[in-house]
Amino acid sequence: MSLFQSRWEELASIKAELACRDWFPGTSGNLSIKLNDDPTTILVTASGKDKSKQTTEDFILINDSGKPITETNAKVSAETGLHLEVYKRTNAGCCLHVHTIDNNIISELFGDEGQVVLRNQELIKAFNIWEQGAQISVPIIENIADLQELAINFGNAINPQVPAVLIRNHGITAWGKNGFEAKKHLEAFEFLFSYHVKLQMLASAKLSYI
Ligand SMILES: CSCCC(=O)C(=O)COP(=O)(O)O
Ligand SMILES: [Zn+2]
Repeated sequence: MSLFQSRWEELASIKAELACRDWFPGTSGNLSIKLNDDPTTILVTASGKDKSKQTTEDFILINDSGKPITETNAKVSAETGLHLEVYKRTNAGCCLHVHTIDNNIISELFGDEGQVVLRNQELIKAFNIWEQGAQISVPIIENIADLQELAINFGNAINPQVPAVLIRNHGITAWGKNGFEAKKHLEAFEFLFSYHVKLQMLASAKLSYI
């Protein structure tokens, strides 16, 4: 099996698993995986497609400027620039962007602070942080319509020690050195967001009940 075929199947498998969680509402979300460095080649999801479906045109092979390397009628993800910033600034090999209700709520709850600090949770070990009292701070940037400006702001917010950036009322982009690690990180962030949202809801329900 060629590297192209193997990376295609790896990304298709991750996409199918994330789709099972209904993490691609309304054609939202985009995924990418790196094939080579020097020159950089990346598979990225085609724009505007229903990512819960599996087709032979789901991904496009691009260079490090985001331009297709092979003939295609499909358009590259509108948010390819975010993925390119991750590959430029980190050692990521795979990058996953999803819009979930939990990540959108967290981004709004903490958006004014510009970050959300996650602590006191065993799952923080998914980021290879094992010390007592471990915590991880996820940057949050404002969502803007100009995607080139969004990519610049996104790139400037990247902390190589933290494999994600939240875009307020939009979604999360998480990454890892390979598909396995990127998916592990994304799942851990979404678990921590969901935990926090539910805890806040229960705490305020309890208060109003007393
Ligand atoms: C309806 S979602 C709006 C675009 C977006 O935020 C997204 O994640 C999907 O864009 P793409 O071009 O990758 O389909
Ligand atoms: Zn998006």
